[in-house]
Amino acid sequence: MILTITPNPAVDQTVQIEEDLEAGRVQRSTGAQFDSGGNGINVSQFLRAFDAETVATGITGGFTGYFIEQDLADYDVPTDFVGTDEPTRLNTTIHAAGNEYKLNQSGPDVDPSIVDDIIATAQDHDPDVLNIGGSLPPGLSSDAVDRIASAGDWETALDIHGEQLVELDHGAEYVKPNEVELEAATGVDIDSIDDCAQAARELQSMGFERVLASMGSEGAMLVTPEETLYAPALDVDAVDTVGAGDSMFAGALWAYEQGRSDEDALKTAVSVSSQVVEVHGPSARDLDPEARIDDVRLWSMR
Ligand SMILES: O=P(O)(O)OC[C@@]1(O)O[C@H](CO)[C@@H](O)[C@@H]1O
Repeated sequence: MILTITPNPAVDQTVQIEEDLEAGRVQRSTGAQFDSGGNGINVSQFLRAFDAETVATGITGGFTGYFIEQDLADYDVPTDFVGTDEPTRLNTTIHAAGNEYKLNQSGPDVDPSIVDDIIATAQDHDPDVLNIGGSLPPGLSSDAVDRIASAGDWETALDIHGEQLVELDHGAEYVKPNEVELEAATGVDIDSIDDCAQAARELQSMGFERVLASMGSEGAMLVTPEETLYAPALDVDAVDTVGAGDSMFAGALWAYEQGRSDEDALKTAVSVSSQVVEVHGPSARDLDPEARIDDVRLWSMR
């Protein structure tokens, strides 16, 4: 079972307007939706869409926290959140005249002692793989991630910010940086697929067994203990990229937990994300992890 921990969940608000954003006047939307979000929560939602076993935990509070719990129940995602007094944050994505704007709140202040409750929750569920995803709310530091990762006999899969990845004492079996996070973690400027491979290998040498780098419209790369694999993105009509990286990680972890090969894990990751970018918001109910697996091409890089 894969347990996800989202220290700083969000209600994701997605708004569409037909014209570009302008300061100083009221503009009206042509479409809007709310989804439960935050990286770990998204991973759990995708895993449930694949029919895999998962539990979503993390820190929630207030009306927005209540929305997340109700919404996940609707998606049949088992949850076991630790409560806090302040409301969970609201993150906004605006699609305006072909541009995507994203505003993420920092999140509520939390007391570092809440980490004890998160650890107790994780230990209760005793997962095979423990995934920690997303930003940390004010009050928590990378020390919280180290404490949680080392509190049980599980494999750890991390999708946290690059600056925090390099501060960790505890390594991990899997990490999923995007290119910005890879640059922040390694200091390598990424302008090409080769740069990405160099940065991902540098990150791996800091104590991570497998590095899955999401590269947006360029696809994804997986550095394993044996090799570096690259898969270009599939050619689809992308309407919204929110949650695309999380769906990649969900696909890779789904394959990894079943003991499938690294090639399969990367193909599944790309297959799933190509389906998720075709819909608005981070949620997708009808997902087949293997639907497009035969369309994904793989290269082994030196
Ligand atoms: O502010 P963070 O924690 O870095 O990112 C949070 C977030 O942007 O990431 C998810 C998509 O990956 C969204 O569901 C959510 O709003």
